[in-house]
Amino acid sequence: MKIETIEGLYEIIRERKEHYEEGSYTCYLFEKGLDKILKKCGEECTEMVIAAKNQDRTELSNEMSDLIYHMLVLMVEAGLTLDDVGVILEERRQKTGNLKKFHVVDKNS
Ligand SMILES: N=c1c2ncn([C@@H]3O[C@H](COP(=O)(O)OP(=O)(O)OP(=O)(O)O)[C@@H](O)[C@H]3O)c2ncn1[C@@H]1O[C@H](COP(=O)(O)O)[C@@H](O)[C@H]1O
Repeated sequence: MKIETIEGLYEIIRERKEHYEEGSYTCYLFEKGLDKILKKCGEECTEMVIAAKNQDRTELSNEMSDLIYHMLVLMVEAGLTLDDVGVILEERRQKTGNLKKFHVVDKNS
């Protein structure tokens, strides 16, 4: 996935938040509000999990795309920029060997 694809989609979504566009699904989500956006994020996440469980690569790619789109809508609704998340990912990229920080390793498992 190219970063420009994400940036371009985020930009379109941000524009939809500022300017109403007839027939726009994104505008429909913003009009419905936060609860609707969160519901869609939950739905798409669940559909992604089911697609992965069913080992359906095409469906998994589709559901991941749906989830990414709805996450970007949530980011715009919440006032987050791509950089807000990017900075955290970049900080984490500098750190390797994170296993012990987050998990107590059970030698029996
Ligand atoms: N990437 C997406 C995208 N991914 C998923 N979806 C929509 O998300 C919905 C998910 O399908 P569902 O069956 O779960 O939902 P639904 O029954 O259609 O609608 P709900 O009433 O459940 O919300 C579909 O209507 C898809 O069209 C998207 N809608 C828009 N975009 C992009 O957003 C940009 C702006 O689109 P508009 O706002 O429509 O102009 C465009 O460049 C599009 O590429």
